Amino acid sequence: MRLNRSLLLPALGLALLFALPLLPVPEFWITQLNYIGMFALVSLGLVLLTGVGGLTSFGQAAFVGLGAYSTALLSTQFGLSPWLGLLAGWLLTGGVAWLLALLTLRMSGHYLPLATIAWALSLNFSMANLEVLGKYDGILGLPALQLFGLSLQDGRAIYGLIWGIALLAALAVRNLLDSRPGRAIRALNGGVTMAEAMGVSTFRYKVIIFVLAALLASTSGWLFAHVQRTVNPSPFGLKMGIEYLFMAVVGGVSSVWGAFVGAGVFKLVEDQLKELLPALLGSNGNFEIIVLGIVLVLVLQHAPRGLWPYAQQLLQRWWTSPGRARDWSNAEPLPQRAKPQAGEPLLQVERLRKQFGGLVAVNDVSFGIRAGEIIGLIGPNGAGKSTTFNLITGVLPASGGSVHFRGEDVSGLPSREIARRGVSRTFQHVKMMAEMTVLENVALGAYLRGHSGTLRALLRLDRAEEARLFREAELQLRRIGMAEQAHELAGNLALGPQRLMEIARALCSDPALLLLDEPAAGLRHKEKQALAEVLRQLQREGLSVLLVEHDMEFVMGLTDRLVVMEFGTKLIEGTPAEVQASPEVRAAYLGTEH
Ligand SMILES: Nc1ncnc2c1ncn2[C@@H]1O[C@H](COP(=O)(O)OP(=O)(O)OP(=O)(O)O)[C@@H](O)[C@H]1O
Repeated sequence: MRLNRSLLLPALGLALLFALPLLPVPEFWITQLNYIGMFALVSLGLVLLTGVGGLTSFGQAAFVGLGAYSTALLSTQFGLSPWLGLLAGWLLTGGVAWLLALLTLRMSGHYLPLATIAWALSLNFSMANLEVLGKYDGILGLPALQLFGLSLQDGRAIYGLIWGIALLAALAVRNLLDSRPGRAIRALNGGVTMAEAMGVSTFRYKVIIFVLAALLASTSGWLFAHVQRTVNPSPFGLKMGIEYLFMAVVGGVSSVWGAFVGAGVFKLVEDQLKELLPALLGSNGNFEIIVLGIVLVLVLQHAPRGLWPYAQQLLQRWWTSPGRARDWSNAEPLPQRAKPQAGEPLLQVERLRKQFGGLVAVNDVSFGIRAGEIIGLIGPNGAGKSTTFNLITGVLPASGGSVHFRGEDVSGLPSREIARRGVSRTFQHVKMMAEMTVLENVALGAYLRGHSGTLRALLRLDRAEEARLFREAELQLRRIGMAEQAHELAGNLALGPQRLMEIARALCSDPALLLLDEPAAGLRHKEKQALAEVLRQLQREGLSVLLVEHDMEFVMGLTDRLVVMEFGTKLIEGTPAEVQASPEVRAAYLGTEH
């Protein structure tokens, strides 16, 4: 059997990690590693929640406390098995997190972190004041964990369980991030508009990652309680909540292994400082907090993405990731939606209106699209074209009027529901996940054509469907002439190719109507010609296109009909020749351009 050389080093590291308690390693280091494993579990939740999902929480220590107190109460007062305590901790923490998520995750900006501080304080306050939880003294005399008849009563004995759980959790989070729901979660960070337009319920995923992060914290609390064999409120306060965030940020808040690096650095530096600083300064006090603060500032200055990504960058000289294996060539094609018959009414916009305060950005605009048409929406800057796009796709609520798609009134529907019905779009300002490959970005477009949920992704049971989604993504990239760039990071592309990537992503959803907002902006002449040819080919295949574009040569040569807007109002509608001949349009728009 050929040994995969890239796996050799991690396999050796893993073997050493699990062999440590059997070697003559001092007890102190085993204890340190136990804490690092438990801290890393919490920090891992923050990677998912804060680093990937963009939601900042100062309240994770309170969830650690819920896990710890659940098992402490059940195992001491009721004599139940700590394993039932783990389940009870998950139920309680999951339930509390779910409720808190419903209450707070619709908040944006600074409100969410502030809300996490509020619940951290109140949960901790409850722990410290409930009689049944022993108030500030806590609960003493927890039993040791039992596993396969073994009593895990000291640091060496419980070490394997802590690290087994921490590494399995890391693997599960990695699996999740590399999946259909994972792409949806990774899309949260760039704002919700794009993800929603791809059919993702962003609120649902925010709740999911919030609950998952809380469950990881609860598991850490369960381990912590049975390592300490006693619980009291102090390790679950706001200070610790901030320190968990510190670990995630220092290690690399968007990388799974960063959670371990951050937990390691924090624990080791903090312990050394606790010894060193009082000796140096000649008095006792929590001086380590000041130094840790300085460490954080220095790391953020020199390695803003954290230590693990920084180390990866340095190591790139010797070792580069082989990239995603192309394992989808034999995958089944995805099913396609029934396309409308050519000439069938597809989109009907009726007296559509949008007011921003006193400004009427779209003023009772009406037009229709038939299946198989390419329609251009043109007009000078500020005419209301992008706003019209946003109203049709449900990104903005209309102030009046209606939009019918394939005979159904879709006015007022959220954009993900409109996407589900077969409308896909690109954005005037490209919206993408810069840290992900072009292929992964495009695969997000096929979100609605897959079904695998979070649990299947965590357990890696979604591979067959993933292969189908990636096959589709590659197909659409090839169609748009970008197959060569599939494995590049999207953020490294020039603006033109980024726009093309957005078109491939929109095509991945198998739309009946494609809305393109300035698709030719930033493209070179040859690229524009190639794009026009791709759009004509799509039209021949039965797709309809509505595009906003400033490049008149591109628009005139491509579209069947044009709708011209000025100051929010529809000026005229007609064939490119009619529009070019119109004196009104010349006066309002083309006259200044040509
Ligand atoms: N969210 C908003 N709040 C307030 N005013 C807005 C908002 N979005 C757009 N507007 C205003 O509505 C008008 C129409 O803007 P819109 O972006 O739709 O025009 P456009 O035709 O797409 O222009 P461009 O070609 O420059 O992109 C502009 O006056 C703009 O300033």
